[in-house]
Amino acid sequence: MEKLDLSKTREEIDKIDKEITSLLEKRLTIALDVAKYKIQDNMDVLDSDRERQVIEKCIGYLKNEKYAESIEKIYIQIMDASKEMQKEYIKNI
Ligand SMILES: O=C(O)C(=O)C[C@]1(C(=O)O)C=C[C@@H](O)C=C1
Repeated sequence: MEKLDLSKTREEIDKIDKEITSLLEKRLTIALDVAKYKIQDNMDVLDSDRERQVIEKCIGYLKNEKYAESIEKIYIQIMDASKEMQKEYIKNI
């Protein structure tokens, strides 16, 4: 097997992390907009059906099914953070 260059490989991870962070920042900003709708319409922060749909959709985007479990775990964390932020926002208005 060809020897991997660790620092080059980490540079690739760093670039991907930059993109992921920028997209997560956008996602969190939009989740705040969703919180505003939820206040208006007196809805719960948690929407379990929607969370299941998000996870299933994202698993469907995968080219390689072996990452399905990891994607599910990652999205559970992302949506937990999203809910925490929405609750904090609602608490402080
Ligand atoms: O779609 C919503 O209702 C949201 O508040 C967004 C979101 C998400 O982060 O994707 C967060 C909390 C809900 O439980 C479901 C999904």
